[in-house]
Amino acid sequence: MANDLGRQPDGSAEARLPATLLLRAAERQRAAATSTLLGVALVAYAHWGGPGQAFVPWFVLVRLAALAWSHAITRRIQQLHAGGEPFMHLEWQFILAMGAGGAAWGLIGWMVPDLNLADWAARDLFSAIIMVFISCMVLITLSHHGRALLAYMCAQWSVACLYMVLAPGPLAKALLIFVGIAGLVAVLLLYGRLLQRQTRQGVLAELRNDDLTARLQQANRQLEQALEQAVAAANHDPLTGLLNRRALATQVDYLAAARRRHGGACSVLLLDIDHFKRINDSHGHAAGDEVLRALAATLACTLREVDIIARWGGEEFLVVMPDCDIATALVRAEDVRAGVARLKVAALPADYRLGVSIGAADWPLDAGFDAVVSRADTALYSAKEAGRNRVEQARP
Ligand SMILES: Nc1nc2c(ncn2[C@@H]2O[C@H](COP(=O)(O)OP(=O)(O)OP(=O)(O)O)[C@@H](O)[C@H]2O)c(=O)[nH]1
Repeated sequence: MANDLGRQPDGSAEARLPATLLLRAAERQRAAATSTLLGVALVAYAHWGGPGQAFVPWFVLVRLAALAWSHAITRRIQQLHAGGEPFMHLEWQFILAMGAGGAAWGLIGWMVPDLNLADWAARDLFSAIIMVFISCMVLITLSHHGRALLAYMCAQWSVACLYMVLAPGPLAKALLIFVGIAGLVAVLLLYGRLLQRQTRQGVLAELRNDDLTARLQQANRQLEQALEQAVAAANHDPLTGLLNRRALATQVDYLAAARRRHGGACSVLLLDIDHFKRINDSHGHAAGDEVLRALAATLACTLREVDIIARWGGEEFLVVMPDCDIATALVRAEDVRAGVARLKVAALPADYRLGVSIGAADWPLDAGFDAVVSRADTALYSAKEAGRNRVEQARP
């Protein structure tokens, strides 16, 4: 419920308050419709056969018409709210419908034609009590909307008193009743004002609370995003997007622990772009960067998802291949080498052929990671020595 109210167009709690109060008042009015029907039936039944019987059908008709009108407006308000559309233009119709409802209840007074209190029948007393009871109920159901409450009270008691003033009989007595009722209405309105002020403050606090919660949730989301970005930045090489050495070390630790438990083959590739310094020197640092990114992309699309690919240093890359024996690793390394040889880098001349030297080593279960990397490094050195752009297998 509270979150729905956030759909009001203007952001601040104060700006959303009038619409929220109208909506709450409309919701309560709709909920009270059943009791209205029951009240009308009881009053009509009580007066049927009494001196005001002729007026009963009019009372029922007018009261039901007012009920239908207020029902249509409250329903429309709720529909517009549910659709996220503004509904404040219906406020005056709501106030008038409430006034009409009050006036219709006031017609009870016209069914109590005998103003002689000594002769009051049980039904007259019942109706008088019903009218006071309804006023008290309306204090609660319309406590969100002061003007609608005022319209209701004034309409109900004015219509009820009108007959008494107009009725034949001593004016002084009618005025006495009128003053008595006016006093009662004044007390009810005073109490209603108090209730409305409290309700208003309560709803405003609720809206401010919603705002605060929404702001906190937003701040939380921003913090989460910032944390994700910070973690990503701490684990990845900003140029290529590959894992950095720190993140690689963490993943290798997990892998080593899993292999100690479940076993399985594993291989390591160490790659170094050939004559990279020359690319930088002849075509600029930006061209070198583009080559690094292109190599990273080639690695990512040639190797498997489970392979751990990291930027090891300047122009060196390291790949750890779980569940992969050295024979398969050599085939994959050759795929990478061939892929790099086919690469076209926009920053380099069209006929420029990139080369990459690769040292491949198996990782026995009883060997440490540093030792494997060292063997792959030696194999890489051999590949460079043997003329570059080739794959060399490390000695056991
Ligand atoms: N553009 C660019 N260059 C880098 C980056 N990191 C390191 N380098 C350069 O990479 C070059 C590495 O050169 P060398 O280690 O001499 O190796 P090489 O020229 O590739 O020669 P061989 O490995 O023997 O084929 C150096 O010039 C570094 O400045 C980077 O992030 N971007």
